[in-house]
Amino acid sequence: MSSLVVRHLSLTRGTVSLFENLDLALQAGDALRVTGANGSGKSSLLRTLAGLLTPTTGDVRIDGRLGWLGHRNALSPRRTLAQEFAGWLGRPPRGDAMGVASLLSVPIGILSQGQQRRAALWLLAEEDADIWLMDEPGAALDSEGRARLAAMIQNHRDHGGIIVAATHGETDLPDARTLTLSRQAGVSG
Ligand SMILES: Nc1ncnc2c1ncn2[C@@H]1O[C@H](COP(=O)(O)OP(=O)(O)OP(=O)(O)O)[C@@H](O)[C@H]1O
Repeated sequence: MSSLVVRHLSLTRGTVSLFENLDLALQAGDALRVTGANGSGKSSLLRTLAGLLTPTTGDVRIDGRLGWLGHRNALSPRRTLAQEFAGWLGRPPRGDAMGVASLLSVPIGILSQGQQRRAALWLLAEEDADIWLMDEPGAALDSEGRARLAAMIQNHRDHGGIIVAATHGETDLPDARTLTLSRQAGVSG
């Protein structure tokens, strides 16, 4: 069973305290929506959970494998999606979670922003990760893409996965808890 537990987590960047003494406990199937204004610290929190930033206080305990979807897609523009799958997973995709299987042989650099976002989400769906840390997962997606994203997230949760998604509200996360960052963070729901 995967879990993500955060205790007394604080982060200061530069001279600004983004969050202080944050406590969280997410178990299999849970989802957390992280909201807040531009610059409030959503990406910084995700990066701290991923171990990419060192917190000022507190700790993050992860049981399970992390999957990361950053603000940027981290796909190589000169490679095709098929090459990207071979490079990251060592195998072709098994499904078509985001509806872009017809684009496997196209160089990623000539795909549209929405197609690239779909491709990055598809790679995440195909990875064997338990805890998805997602920064603006719905960015650049059309309504069909957002519906696919919602189904992908629900499927992950139904199989015991955990979701932490920074979002301005465009991502459908039913029954998720909400953490609103305002430099004085608190969890509701
Ligand atoms: N390397 C850094 N050093 C100091 N401050 C930083 C650094 N990187 C980011 N910040 C600051 O941390 C704050 C939070 O940034 P962050 O990217 O986490 O916000 P966000 O809530 O994800 O914003 P957005 O909604 O615009 O994506 C911002 O004020 C930003 O300028």
